[in-house]
Amino acid sequence: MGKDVIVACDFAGREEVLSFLDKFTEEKPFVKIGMELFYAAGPDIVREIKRRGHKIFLDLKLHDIPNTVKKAMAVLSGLDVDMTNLHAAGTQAMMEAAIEGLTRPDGTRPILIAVTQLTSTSQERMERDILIEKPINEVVMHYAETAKHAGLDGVVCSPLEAEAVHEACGSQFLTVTPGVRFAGGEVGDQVRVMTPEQAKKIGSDYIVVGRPITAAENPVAAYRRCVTEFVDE
Ligand SMILES: O=C(O)c1cc(=O)[nH]c(=O)n1[C@@H]1O[C@H](COP(=O)(O)O)[C@@H](O)[C@H]1O
Repeated sequence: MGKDVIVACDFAGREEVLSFLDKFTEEKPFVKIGMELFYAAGPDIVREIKRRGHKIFLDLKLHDIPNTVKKAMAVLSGLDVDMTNLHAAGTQAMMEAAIEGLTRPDGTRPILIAVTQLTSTSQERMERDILIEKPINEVVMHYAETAKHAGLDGVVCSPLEAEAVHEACGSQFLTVTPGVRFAGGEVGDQVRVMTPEQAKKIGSDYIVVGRPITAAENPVAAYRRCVTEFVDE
């Protein structure tokens, strides 16, 4: 695992996502299934996309009391996804419970990563709306260290923070980075952004790219541009 482009398939339902994936005749992108698609199409869409040969990041961002998260993770572990996530803000105890729930009887489990501060959050909003007054980098780093202590495999963060996370938590600790835009592209609701090329330079392990690919006139070409900028030597 590592150094791949994950396509955020934020679609309204089964038909939409499958017709999008049908465009990829030569490659099998790593697919992220998020809340919109999962709530619309349920666990069957996970199984169906997996059967088509894609790796899957199931992005449901769990955040609840430890027992609830543990039980929910036990259900998700049966879906055979490659990666899933939760909010680090749920605390170390919640993250430890999540690992317990996610681990199958044979000891295997999907990669588990923790969302730190969402890439749509600015310093100003964090201070005003959630009363966290530390510098955002410090907050991300603290969440990353807590996730590491809990035994998680990495974090979701902005590419802007990936280098510091690796310095603090080690190069094996994964940085999965959304908030990726082509140079000059529409930023939309993202705040902490970088290009695929910059994300590669600072050492992100995976970039998560949604609208720059899904809303592109030619999604396959946009995906290949991401791979060229981020993965290829
Ligand atoms: O966990 C995530 O994947 C995630 C965390 C985060 O901090 N920011 C973030 O944008 N995401 C997800 O990454 C994707 C980014 O999509 P685009 O903004 O369209 O490229 C969306 O599916 C978000 O739900």
